[in-house]
Amino acid sequence: MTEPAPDGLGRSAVRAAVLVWRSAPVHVLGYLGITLVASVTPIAVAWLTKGVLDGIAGRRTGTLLALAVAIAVVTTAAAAAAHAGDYLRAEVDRRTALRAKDELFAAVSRFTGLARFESPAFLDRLRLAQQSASNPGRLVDATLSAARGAVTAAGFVGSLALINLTFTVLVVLSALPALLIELRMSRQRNAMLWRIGPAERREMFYAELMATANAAKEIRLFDLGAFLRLRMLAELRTANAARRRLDGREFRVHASLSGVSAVVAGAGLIWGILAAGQGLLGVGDVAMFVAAVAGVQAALNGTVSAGVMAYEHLLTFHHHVTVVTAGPDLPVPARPRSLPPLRRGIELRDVWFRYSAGHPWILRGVDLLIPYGETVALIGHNGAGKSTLVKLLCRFYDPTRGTILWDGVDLRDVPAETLRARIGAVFQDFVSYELTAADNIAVGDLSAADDQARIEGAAREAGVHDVVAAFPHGYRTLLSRSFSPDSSEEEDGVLLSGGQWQRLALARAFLRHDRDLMIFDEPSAGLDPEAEYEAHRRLARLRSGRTSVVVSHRLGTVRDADRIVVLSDGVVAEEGTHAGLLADDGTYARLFNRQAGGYRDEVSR
Ligand SMILES: Nc1ncnc2c1ncn2[C@@H]1O[C@H](COP(=O)(O)OP(=O)(O)OP(=O)(O)O)[C@@H](O)[C@H]1O
Repeated sequence: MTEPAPDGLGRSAVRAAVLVWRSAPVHVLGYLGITLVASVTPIAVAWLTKGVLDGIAGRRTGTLLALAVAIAVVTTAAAAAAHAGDYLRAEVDRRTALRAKDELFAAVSRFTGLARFESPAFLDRLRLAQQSASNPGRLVDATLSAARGAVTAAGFVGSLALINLTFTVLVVLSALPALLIELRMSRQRNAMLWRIGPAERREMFYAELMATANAAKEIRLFDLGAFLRLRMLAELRTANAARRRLDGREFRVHASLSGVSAVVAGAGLIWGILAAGQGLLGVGDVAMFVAAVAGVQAALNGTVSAGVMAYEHLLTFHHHVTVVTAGPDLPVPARPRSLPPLRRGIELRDVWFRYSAGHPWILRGVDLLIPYGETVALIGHNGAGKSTLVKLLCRFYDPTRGTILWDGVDLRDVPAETLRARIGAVFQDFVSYELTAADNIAVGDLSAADDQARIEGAAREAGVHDVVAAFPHGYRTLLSRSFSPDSSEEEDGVLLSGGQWQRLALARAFLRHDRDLMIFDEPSAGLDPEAEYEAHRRLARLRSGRTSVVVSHRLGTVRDADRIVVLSDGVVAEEGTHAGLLADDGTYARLFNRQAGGYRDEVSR
């Protein structure tokens, strides 16, 4: 994987500045003021100290007291300002991170397809983007620190120049290579972070696997703890090795640069002492000279480090900007068509599909009609492409070739959200949200979130109401043992069985029962025989007169579909009614008889 070219860094810097300003304008202004004060304080203290020393040498005790008081006031004010600055900086960070996260996840939610979430490079970038949420605030902080360092450095350079111009030039020039070297190392660090991204994500994957309840059973029974831990450590070692190499290089460079600074400062001190010996400089001048050399070096070093830090934050924030400004993942129709309620049907015309150019073809020219008001059952072997076809109907991907028409309208010409508003679905891999029971149903249609009657109605239809009602807090019960309930009065959350979760997923579909197209991908997997019979009866009632697609390996539950379609080798291999396909004695008949035979054998024993 190559380092992303940092094109458009300027654009990212402007975006970061705007983000910070919009998030916390008052705090930024306050921090700016404090930074200005902090930048001139060291110079003021150096001049006041010189005055004190000159006063002592000249025995001007009158002004000495005033100067001492001034030093005390300035240093006290500087200390107070530093604490206020810390508070303001933290608040800017918090507010900016909030806005950045909002911006990032709003952008992620706008991706209508699934392909980006299956791209390792995109996931690496997304992880870095998430990590950089606080970076705009830190970027401003580092930029201000650099500016503060620059102002302080300028003040000391001016003071030093009054004493020795040649030496001033030497001190300034000695800081320049440091700037260039640090910038180069900063780019190297960013490239290294990008390179170790996959290893860090894998490390997180192993760590999460070992710490979640879902995998706990298998990990313990199969004794996978050491295996996963060693894999996690191997990934961590890979990432550490890359970090260590760079840290070592930085250590050597920094040590060399410090050596150069020490030599320059030492030479300055020797010159100052010799000049004082010859009467060219007074005691105050020597003190000022020493303070100015140290001040210029410290301020220039600080400026360089802060500038480099700002650059690093910018490079990482660039991932955020790349994600939030990414174009749509699925082509947006130039002239979007509206999608009227379905009246004739959905037609797949010569649909070919593969997940990417590097993947095999899954569908190889599917022609299929899903007529309005009918139930079409999709069956076929594992991996035949049934769920893939369902995903194409929802436009999570576009067909690689061919078209899908909704009453003659190409799905590519319709905004994805318009299409999805017309679809209800239970997916094979439905999500078990660690939310309350009510929320778990309401996610099917958020307009029902505050409508207890609708939620209960859907739960009753799905045959899960009695289970939920018996929980200690009914529909408010948290369906998770990983989180504590929000209210301390509530007891711990509960866990559902696989079949109970399946029923909750069905309840989501019942909330959307009025949609034009209903999709059920293995809707009764995990249900006990009675629940399956019940669910089947209710779904048949829900489907009656509606357009629906049912995917199931339980052929008994799809025998009354208006059409049964057998997918095989990427095409529609058989199509017809249950009776017709049995009479044809093809794949469907073979699969059905084999499944039915299993039951008959048991009965006849
Ligand atoms: N996101 C994906 N990226 C790459 N390949 C995928 C992806 N999803 C599925 N596949 C592949 O596509 C093929 C069809 O998978 P699909 O889930 O559509 O089959 P299915 O007929 O629903 O199978 P099952 O009966 O086992 O549920 C499989 O070979 C699978 O490996």
